[in-house]
Amino acid sequence: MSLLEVSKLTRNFGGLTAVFEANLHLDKGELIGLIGPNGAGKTTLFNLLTGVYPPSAGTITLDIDGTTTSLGGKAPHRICAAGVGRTFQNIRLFKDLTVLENVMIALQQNVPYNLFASLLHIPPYAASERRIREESQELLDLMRLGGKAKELARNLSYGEQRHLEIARALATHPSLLLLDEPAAGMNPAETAELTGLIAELRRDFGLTILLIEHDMSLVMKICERIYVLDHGIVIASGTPDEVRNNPKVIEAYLGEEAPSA
Ligand SMILES: Nc1ncnc2c1ncn2[C@@H]1O[C@H](COP(=O)(O)OP(=O)(O)OP(=O)(O)O)[C@@H](O)[C@H]1O
Repeated sequence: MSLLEVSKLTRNFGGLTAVFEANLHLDKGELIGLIGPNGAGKTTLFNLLTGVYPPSAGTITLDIDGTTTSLGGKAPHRICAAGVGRTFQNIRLFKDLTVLENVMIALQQNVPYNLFASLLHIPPYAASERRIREESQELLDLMRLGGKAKELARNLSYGEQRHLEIARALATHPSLLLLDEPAAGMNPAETAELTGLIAELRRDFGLTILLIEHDMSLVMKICERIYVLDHGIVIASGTPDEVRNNPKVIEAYLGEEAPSA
């Protein structure tokens, strides 16, 4: 069975169908792109996968090493605990906390928390806080933010804030990582660095990654397969070459940036 199996997934908002009978699957370790013109339903699909909205119809099944979970309609924290981490199109950080604290908070959500132990600073709490601090620093090092741990998140550049978002998502120990426009607002050099980093994360953590991205150079370079959404419908899927030469995809993108990079 695939790590993620989405079948006939549909979401209506009043009279508008944002996603209609979408089928997709991700095998363990794959790096898959989700593209489509503005308003195609990409973020809605992520929101369905992560419990922000319940599906109107269809199923979402996660299989991690033989443990199968039906995700459709579950609360976001339960989906996160099941192994799905994500970043957001609009960066969501605690801007007035430090970079390190931002990651520590995400990590803390995974650690059994004992209020009395924490207030009294008794050893088990101190040890767990030390572990959290160390792992947070490691995640920052990985995301090339090691030297910025003590900065306030608001003082990071836009590109650095996107790296911090990924560090926070990794702190939830996901098996499946959903990245919503990770390169948005980045310059070409930053995008190239991020492209390498995403490939590295997948390799080093054995992660399965689904990414939404408008930057075709990134998508075409690192994704093994790509799904194309248009008006809520999966109109094509395949390798980057198959997708970029698909007439339906070319037509969907007429008037937009063509997926040619
Ligand atoms: N909460 C909501 N209520 C009503 N309509 C919504 C809601 N969320 C999304 N939509 C609509 O669903 C459609 C798909 O939107 P969505 O944001 O998923 O597209 P997208 O492919 O992510 O677009 P973009 O590339 O511009 O971010 C749009 O018509 C949008 O207006």
